[in-house]
Amino acid sequence: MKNAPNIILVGPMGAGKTTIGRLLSQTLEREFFDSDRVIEEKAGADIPWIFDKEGEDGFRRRETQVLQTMLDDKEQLVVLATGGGIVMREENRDLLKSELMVVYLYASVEQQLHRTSKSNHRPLLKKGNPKEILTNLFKIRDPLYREVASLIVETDARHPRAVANKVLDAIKIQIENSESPV
Ligand SMILES: Nc1ncnc2c1ncn2[C@@H]1O[C@H](COP(=O)(O)OP(=O)(O)O)[C@@H](O)[C@H]1O
Ligand SMILES: O=C(O)C1=C[C@@H](OP(=O)(O)O)[C@@H](O)[C@H](O)C1
Ligand SMILES: [Mg+2]
Repeated sequence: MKNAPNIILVGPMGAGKTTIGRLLSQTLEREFFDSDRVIEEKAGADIPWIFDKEGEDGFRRRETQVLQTMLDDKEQLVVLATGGGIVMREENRDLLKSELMVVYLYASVEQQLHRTSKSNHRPLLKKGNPKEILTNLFKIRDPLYREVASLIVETDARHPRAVANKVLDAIKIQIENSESPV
């Protein structure tokens, strides 16, 4: 599927954006970027450090810069996993809405909680009760993910490979439709 567009994954923490993005990039033989990793590489510091020193605002500024730079580059088609808060800024949502394949990986709060409990590199979840935090963020962000998404894929009871296959099937259909004569 060399002609597949940029594939951009959005969704809450623990939806599997980083995991699924990597799988998609292997199948499509295309470079994989995770906006969180790009931010860390550019800053020379990890996300907890950035939140600590610059606050969430500083992190969001860096996130917007990375998104703009990645989507500006029309030479290279990519698989891009974003961070769960990418939809908070309107300018980011506008950028995402201009892309052909933005996939909302849906996960229930229960699954988000279970999957994020395996690591402790998410500073927002350290500010209080993770279940309450994830519930509140989900109320605000779920409509925003839906606003930018061209496809929604349920991940709760699906193995990562099955989630990736759902995305690949949808891309195939989109390419077939865009290439069929009118
Ligand atoms: N569909 C899935 N089913 C079960 N576990 C998953 C699934 N997708 C991701 N995971 C696991 O959940 C954790 C968080 O995944 P990650 O890709 O970092 O999510 P995100 O980038 O959306 O925050 C990882 O341990 C990963 O292995
Ligand atoms: O939801 C958020 O605001 C965040 C999600 C994280 O990425 P993941 O969604 O990949 O965990 C990371 O960008 C940062 O900790 C903030
Ligand atoms: Mg991630």
